[in-house]
Amino acid sequence: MLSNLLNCVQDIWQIHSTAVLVAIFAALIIYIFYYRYITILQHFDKLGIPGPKPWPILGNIPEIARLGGQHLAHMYYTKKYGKVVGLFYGTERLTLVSDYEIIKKILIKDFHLFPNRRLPIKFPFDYLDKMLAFSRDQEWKTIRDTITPTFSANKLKAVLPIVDNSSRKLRSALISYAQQGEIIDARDVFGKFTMEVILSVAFGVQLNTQDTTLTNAASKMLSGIPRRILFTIISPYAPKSKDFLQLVLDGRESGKLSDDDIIAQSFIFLLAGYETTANTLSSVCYLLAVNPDVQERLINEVDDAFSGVDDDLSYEQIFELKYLDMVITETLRLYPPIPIIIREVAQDCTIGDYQFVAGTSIMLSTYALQRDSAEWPDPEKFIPERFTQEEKQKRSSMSYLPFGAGPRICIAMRFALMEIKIALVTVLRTVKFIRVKETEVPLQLNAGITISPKNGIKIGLEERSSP
Ligand code: HEM
Repeated sequence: MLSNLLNCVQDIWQIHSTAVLVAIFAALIIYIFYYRYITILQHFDKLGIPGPKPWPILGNIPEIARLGGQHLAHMYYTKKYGKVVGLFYGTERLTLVSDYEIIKKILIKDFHLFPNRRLPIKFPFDYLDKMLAFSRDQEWKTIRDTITPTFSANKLKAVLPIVDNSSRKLRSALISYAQQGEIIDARDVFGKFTMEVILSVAFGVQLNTQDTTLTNAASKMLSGIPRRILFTIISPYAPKSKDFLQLVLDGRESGKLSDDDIIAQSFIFLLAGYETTANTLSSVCYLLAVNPDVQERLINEVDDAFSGVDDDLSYEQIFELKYLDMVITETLRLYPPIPIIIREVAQDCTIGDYQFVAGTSIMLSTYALQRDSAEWPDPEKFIPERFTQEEKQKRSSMSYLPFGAGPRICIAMRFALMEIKIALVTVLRTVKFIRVKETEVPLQLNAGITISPKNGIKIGLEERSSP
């Protein structure tokens, strides 16, 4: 019986061997496709987590694009499906969470279950995986512990004059634009400023803010400079100056960081330090231009602060300016430069009523959280008074996360705030931002990993008569 069967298979094989091979191959492909792209689509149904119906391979991407980008899609999905929503970005499974208790557990209390960000793409150079933002587990901890002292209050005070120097150049440029009656693209002007600051603070490289050629050259550094060249560029500067890079290089001497680690941190400082801060500064100026009463009050605070001071404000005096802080905080609520926070689930776990599966991601939509009308009445309105001490205490700290929270919070938060505050204080002593007919109201946004104005930010300038 068995030998008959074997004979039969042998006959078929001799006659139709190619056809059989093709059939087996096709069955395998269909099985892999089905397993990889179709069964995965039931992931959230199995966990009882609601969400929009995904397409194979594309997931919810077509609908997210149709809704106007992920920032708007997240608001829509949260409203429609609730505080825990299952989404597919292609084949990536992401749970969108906006429940404050669960968020607190993910970011802070149960950090050990969610210690990493999941990298959606593979970087072209392996050493870039070592960037603080994308490094993982113990490697991340070693780098973070080594770099953290770089951003202490004392180190920030030491680099304050560098930021101050660039702010003065920025002010001169703005005065000349005002005198010529030029409409500026704020994103462009502040982009040059923050590029200059990060290059001089992080690497000791001296540039001139408004020198487009040099700034473009520096921008090119961001787009894939080979590792040896970058290291050759930064090394000669670092040992001479007490800039951020020197502190990172100290980590190499103590054996904690390798050359690859150091190059990777140089990249992340540039990537994270340039666009986020430039976008925040241009958003503040836009909001001041379209809210002249707020601008007037802020200018009064700045003038008062300078009235009893001979030269510049100290680090402490800058951080004491309360209304300035409220204006920036409210700007970051409306326009958080990084609109999403991502964490990878390290092991299967249950938080509250929800199960999270290892290898999938959790996504917190800062943009949607910070425009939730249940927490923020009139969420589209720019109201700095939401951030008086008294008002802040009424809200959950998880409702406002422009810098993230917990052990992976933005490492440079105080540096970024210092830079933004110094630039604004310096500039507002001599110019005002004005809404002109080219100013887009409301502002259209592009939202990917960062949020930026779709069509730039066009505003006018007016020289102040008596600073
Ligand atoms: C207004 C300006 C900035 C904003 C709004 C911002 C926001 C953020 C956010 C939301 C995160 C993720 C936090 C989390 O996952 O919990 C982050 C991480 C990070 N930021 Fe910033 N950032 C700003 C400026 C900067 C600057 C100037 C630098 C560097 C000089 C920087 C370096 C980093 C790094 C290295 C990380 C990764 C930290 C880690 O994984 O341990 N950021 N930032």
